[in-house]
Amino acid sequence: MSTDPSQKAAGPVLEVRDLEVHYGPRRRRRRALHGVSLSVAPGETVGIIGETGSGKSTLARAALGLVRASAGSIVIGGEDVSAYGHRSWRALRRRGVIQYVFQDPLRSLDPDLTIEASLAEPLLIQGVSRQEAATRVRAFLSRVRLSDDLLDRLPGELSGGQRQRVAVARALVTEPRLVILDEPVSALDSANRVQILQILKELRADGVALVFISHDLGSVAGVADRIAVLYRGELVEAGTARDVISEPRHPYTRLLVRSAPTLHSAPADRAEREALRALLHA
Ligand SMILES: Nc1ncnc2c1ncn2[C@@H]1O[C@H](COP(=O)(O)OP(=O)(O)OP(=O)(O)O)[C@@H](O)[C@H]1O
Repeated sequence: MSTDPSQKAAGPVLEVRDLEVHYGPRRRRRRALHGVSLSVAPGETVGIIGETGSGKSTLARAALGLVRASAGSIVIGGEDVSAYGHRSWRALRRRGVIQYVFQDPLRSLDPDLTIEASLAEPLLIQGVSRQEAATRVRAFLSRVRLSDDLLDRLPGELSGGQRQRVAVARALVTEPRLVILDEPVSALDSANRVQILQILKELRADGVALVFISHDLGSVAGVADRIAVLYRGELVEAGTARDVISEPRHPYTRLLVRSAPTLHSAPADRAEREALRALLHA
């Protein structure tokens, strides 16, 4: 049986079961995630929304092997990676099966590598020839609407929006099965935000699965097939994007929907928002 998760096509590309994550030393141990279960099908875009501190980044980091689960399981491409050590996770990430985009593109890009080297690196690691890598890099650059002129620049010489587009191109250039995007548009101005969201929609057509994490329901709503809502470390609601937005069940989801002006033609009713807030903090 193959032990390479990239070789297993059938079934969910990501399956998280009863995930628990704690931070801190034993006496001051704090629970960041509790009983989180989530499944992402090939080619599906799942939005994870929640307020600050709800555990969104922790879930992303756990799925990338950057924090250790205290309980539960993580299965990527049919392979249980929960017991993977540091090296196996690193190898999995380097093989490009799972990729990531963080809020700050400087975290995803090496500041000392030119844009061309940064984009080619994951391909060269996979054994792609230099010539083929150069062709693919240029093709992806145009898909994220950047010009070849940027190829010999360093990340520090680009605008924030250009950097984030490079980070998106780098995550997708190896044609991974799963990309985790943690607040990919939160640091951008509205014009860049709209462009990146449009680019993500277009890239979905390639069949890659996306986990799109955001505190902003408005950003996720137009891209996600399904939406899961994290509240205080627990998944309190999950469903199709349409159902979660049109018929939110949990009070916190209702508050999010009411507070997202882009989802409504009229401003949400302030009294109702206040009532929901009071209910959540009771
Ligand atoms: N390295 C860490 N050490 C200790 N506690 C942490 C660490 N990282 C996160 N936490 C705590 O875990 C909880 C969840 O944090 P997390 O960063 O996952 O939330 P988030 O929903 O991504 O928030 P934000 O939107 O502000 O990034 C918070 O209470 C946070 O203080």
